[in-house]
Amino acid sequence: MAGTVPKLAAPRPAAAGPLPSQPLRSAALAFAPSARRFRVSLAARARSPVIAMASAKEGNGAVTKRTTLHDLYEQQGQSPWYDNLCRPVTDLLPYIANGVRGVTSNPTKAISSSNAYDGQFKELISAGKDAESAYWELVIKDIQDACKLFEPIYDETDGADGYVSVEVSPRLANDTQGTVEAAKWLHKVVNRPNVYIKIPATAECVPSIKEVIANGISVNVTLIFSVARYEAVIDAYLDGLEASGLSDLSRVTSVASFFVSRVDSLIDKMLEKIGTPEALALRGKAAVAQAKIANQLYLKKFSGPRWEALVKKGAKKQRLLWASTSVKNPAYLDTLYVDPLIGPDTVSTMPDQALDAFIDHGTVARTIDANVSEAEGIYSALEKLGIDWEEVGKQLEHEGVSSFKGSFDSLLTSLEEKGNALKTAANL
Ligand SMILES: O=C(CO)[C@@H](O)[C@H](O)[C@H](O)[C@H](O)COP(=O)(O)O
Repeated sequence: MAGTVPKLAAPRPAAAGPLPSQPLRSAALAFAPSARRFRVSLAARARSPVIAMASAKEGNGAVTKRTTLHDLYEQQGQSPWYDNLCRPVTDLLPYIANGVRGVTSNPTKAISSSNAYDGQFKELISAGKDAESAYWELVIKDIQDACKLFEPIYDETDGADGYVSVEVSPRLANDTQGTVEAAKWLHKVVNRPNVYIKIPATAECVPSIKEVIANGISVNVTLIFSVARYEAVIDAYLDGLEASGLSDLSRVTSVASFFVSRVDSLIDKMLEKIGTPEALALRGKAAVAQAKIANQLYLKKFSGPRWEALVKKGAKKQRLLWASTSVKNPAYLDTLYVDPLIGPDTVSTMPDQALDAFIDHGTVARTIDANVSEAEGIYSALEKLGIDWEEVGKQLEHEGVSSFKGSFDSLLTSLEEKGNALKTAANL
């Protein structure tokens, strides 16, 4: 479907002064997720329209409201996912009713910003668990509960959609075999058909992806920042499918999570340092340009004799999943990382900010393969200015891994302290 093709990445000019106010929120948004989800207190959350809708049970437990998210999937074949999972997991029901078809989780963020885990944590500590085992039990419960909510979508689509992803310990991001073992363990304990085990696309974990896929486990490959690494990820998926020995490959699926906004955040800084008018004019354009080029690679790799041989055994394409879709620069359009990346067989995982903006004023039109030569022009113009895409990828990967590890470590430290305090209080 052609539709109106918006111009590639259209940041508001930096010199434009104060931001124009956002368009008035439509009636649909009254039912959309709250953008302040992590900050609101439980009492305030109970008053939010989206949570209220969850308790106004009808049929499957939520009032169905047609939104652009339904159009995104039905008209363009892109699956909108929600980039947030926290308790109570039933809060996902109105999101599902609004057209969300899967979820990516960041458990350290969820657990550290909510007291909804305290009760189960206390029980686990009283039962003699250490902080890390208790952490995994909290996570596994959320993932299993969410998998149940998305199971109807998984079944309806014959295993193509309706996934919930959960990451292996970020401490293993540079440990090939440790990641394989952790993925197998997590897959076994979650024990749901629609779980994605999230593995980072570090150089050390690319071989883990192959092995985990070969073991018949579905994977969300995360933290992809460059086209070169993305190609290695696709190869690992294809190698894994070929090595699996399964006669039916239809239930071993994968998504490749290509991070978007962080690319602009870093490259914009580099362009500002260069400071020429040509460099400044390219701000806010790198991430979408690279993502469009990644999609071209996807089209190339998932065609031809090698791929066709796998299709005969039921293999499904490893879909591109756009992650890090919320804008970080308030001068940019708030749908900058969603509108221009719409196309068939892709996933866009959105936190509340991006989801709210897209429901309110997103444009549902096929854009992923529009203006590809413009994207290629931007990509090489950046190279000519001295931007080394592989180096950018490496730096972002390093920062991404460190930040995930950092929040995991600090959560575990605080859970250990909490656990010790509980044990002391209970004389354990
Ligand atoms: O699971 C995934 C992607 O695989 C997502 O939850 C992913 O971690 C998130 O989109 C990003 O961490 C969010 O990135 P950012 O908005 O903080 O830059």
